[in-house]
Amino acid sequence: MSGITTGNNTSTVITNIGELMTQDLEHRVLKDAAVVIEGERIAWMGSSADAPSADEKIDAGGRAVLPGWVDSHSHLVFAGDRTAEFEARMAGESYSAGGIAVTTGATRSVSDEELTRLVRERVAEAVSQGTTYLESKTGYGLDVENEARSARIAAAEVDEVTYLGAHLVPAGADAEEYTDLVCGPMLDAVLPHVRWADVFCERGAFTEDQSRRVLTAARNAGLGLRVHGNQLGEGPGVALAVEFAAASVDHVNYLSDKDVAALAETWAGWDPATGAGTKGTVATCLPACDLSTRQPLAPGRELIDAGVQIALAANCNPGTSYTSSMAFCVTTAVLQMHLSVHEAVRAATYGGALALGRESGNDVDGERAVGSLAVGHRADLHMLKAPSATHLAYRPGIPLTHSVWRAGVRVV
Ligand SMILES: N=CN[C@@H](CCC(=O)O)C(=O)O
Ligand SMILES: [Zn+2]
Repeated sequence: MSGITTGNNTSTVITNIGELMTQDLEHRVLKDAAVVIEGERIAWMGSSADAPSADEKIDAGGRAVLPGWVDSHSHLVFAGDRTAEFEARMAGESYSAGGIAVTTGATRSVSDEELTRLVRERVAEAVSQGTTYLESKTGYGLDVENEARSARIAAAEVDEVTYLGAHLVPAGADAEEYTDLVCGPMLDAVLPHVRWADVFCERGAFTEDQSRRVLTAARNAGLGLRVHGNQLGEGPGVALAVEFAAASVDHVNYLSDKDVAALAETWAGWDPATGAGTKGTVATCLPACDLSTRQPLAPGRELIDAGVQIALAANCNPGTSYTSSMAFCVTTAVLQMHLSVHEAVRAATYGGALALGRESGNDVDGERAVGSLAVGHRADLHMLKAPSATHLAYRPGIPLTHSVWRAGVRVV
């Protein structure tokens, strides 16, 4: 993320933490706790009474501390907004993929500098609410030049970039020819900037066959895979994500019993107590989007009960979910999706890290684990203006972020 320096060498001890929700593999919730940050990593965690000294000492005053949010699904590279479409929807219109074209027009019309400024502003908004690790997709360029530009700008501003040339077939284009472009020259142009590829597999967007072509080309290019699936109705998105061993399938509003079973099966060889074994496909639920599009909330409770690992993400974009508030998603997941506070916070931290392959310290770039608090993990901390994480649901709508550390640096 821009404007944040990582890797200082000083140490900080935060004492008198009322509740430290670690979201580590043991699901520890420590009372009267302390954390020591050294450089960009967590160096020590334990009882406040036993805390070692450090260069800087901060008294949390009994407040709760949790991992920074890991927002694994957003579309931040855009210009303009879609207020009129939102108003029409609130008056009874249904959401359809076609609105993406409006944002594509607005996005193409602004300069690189303006687009960068807009993305930076959105990243800052997310960080100010406790987000410390952020993914963004492309997908409002939809030609080679503008998709490459979106990928380049995103790569400079966020932690993870996903290529979403397969977001909508642009007006006037032939769907098969456009899919060829997405799988060929457009993919080549974005490749230096992205780690993931995604496809909007939905009626009005890309068919099963077209989606399969996109996923195959992206996999052959060495990208990790994600799928927008089952947002507007039952369809092939989840099955495709499972077939391609995608890291995540996102939206998942309309699931058949077969879809839930197939997702659960992907996790059968993974041990949640140790994180060992073969990871499956995370189901990423986007409750702010579900409310804004008046879709049924994704069945997060059912998925967890079936053994599926889920993530919660804000899906910030101008069409379906114009918010970067992970706290709002957690609140909704508890109040409306029947997750416990611990489960909802886990899905918005550890779950997002799982969906992005950043839950382990042994990742390809050698970065430290994000989304959970343990010695050696990246010091991404979110202190609340509250004594426990329960207040996120108990006090809906109240801005509860007190302070935020990202990679050991205090950013809020
Ligand atoms: N569903 C597809 N893509 C976005 C919305 C895009 C738009 O309408 O601008 C989403 O994740 O909700
Ligand atoms: Zn999306």
